[in-house]
Amino acid sequence: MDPVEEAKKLAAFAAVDRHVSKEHRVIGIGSGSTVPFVVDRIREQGEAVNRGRVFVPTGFQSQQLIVQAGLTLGDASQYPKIDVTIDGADEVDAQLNAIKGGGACQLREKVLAEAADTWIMVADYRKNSETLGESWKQGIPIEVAPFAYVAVLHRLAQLGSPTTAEQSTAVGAHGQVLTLRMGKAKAGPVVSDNGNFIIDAPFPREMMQRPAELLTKIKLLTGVVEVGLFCGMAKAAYFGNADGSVSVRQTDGSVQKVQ
Ligand SMILES: O=C[C@H](O)[C@H](O)[C@H](O)COP(=O)(O)O
Repeated sequence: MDPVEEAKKLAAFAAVDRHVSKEHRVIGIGSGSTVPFVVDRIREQGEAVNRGRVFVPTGFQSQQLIVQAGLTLGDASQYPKIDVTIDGADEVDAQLNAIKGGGACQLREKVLAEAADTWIMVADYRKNSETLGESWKQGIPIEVAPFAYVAVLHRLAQLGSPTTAEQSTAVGAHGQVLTLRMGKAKAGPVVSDNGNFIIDAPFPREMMQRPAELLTKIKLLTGVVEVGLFCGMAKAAYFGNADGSVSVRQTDGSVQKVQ
């Protein structure tokens, strides 16, 4: 197996083994490339354990994973309280703040993170940073109501006062280029599972060092539906390493190596 894939698998398996117990009945399944390994490990807990469980997805991808694994699908509207949610991340900082939404799932992901008694992130070593924005350069994914996207681009640029603003991009005072995320095998913008657009907005390092403050400012912009900054939510983050170990980062900043 490719070393990065192996690292994702190690992180996912370690997180499931430590946080998904037999007693858990309602389980949130996140999005991204590490999450299939989460579902594999949960499936390995056996049919008898999984028969009595319901799995709530954060989007189309995880819904498919749940169905394909033969697990019981639930909806966030039926299960406002979740025992544990395990999710991927685009980047995690030393305080367990995270950038999420590289796959445009941040709205449902945040709903499931807030609903969960325990919210855990899993990723490979490339996502483990000191400060957000160190490795994830494309910016903070921001879900916006389609009719408001140009206004939001302007407002985001103004969070550092703009020099120019066009229809699908804007340049902020710090020179950062904010863009409307475009489809790859589709003409036009990416449309989220909720029918909204995504803006990717990079911010300078000094602002990324205070992610909770930045989150509040962005969230208050009219037209913003959800921001791909998850601050102070995770109980732990599991990172698979290239050497076959797993680093577990806790809320107090401590890091433990397992395996
Ligand atoms: O919107 C997508 C989610 O936030 C994912 O958890 C995140 O983008 C990580 O995805 P991947 O593991 O594919 O890099």
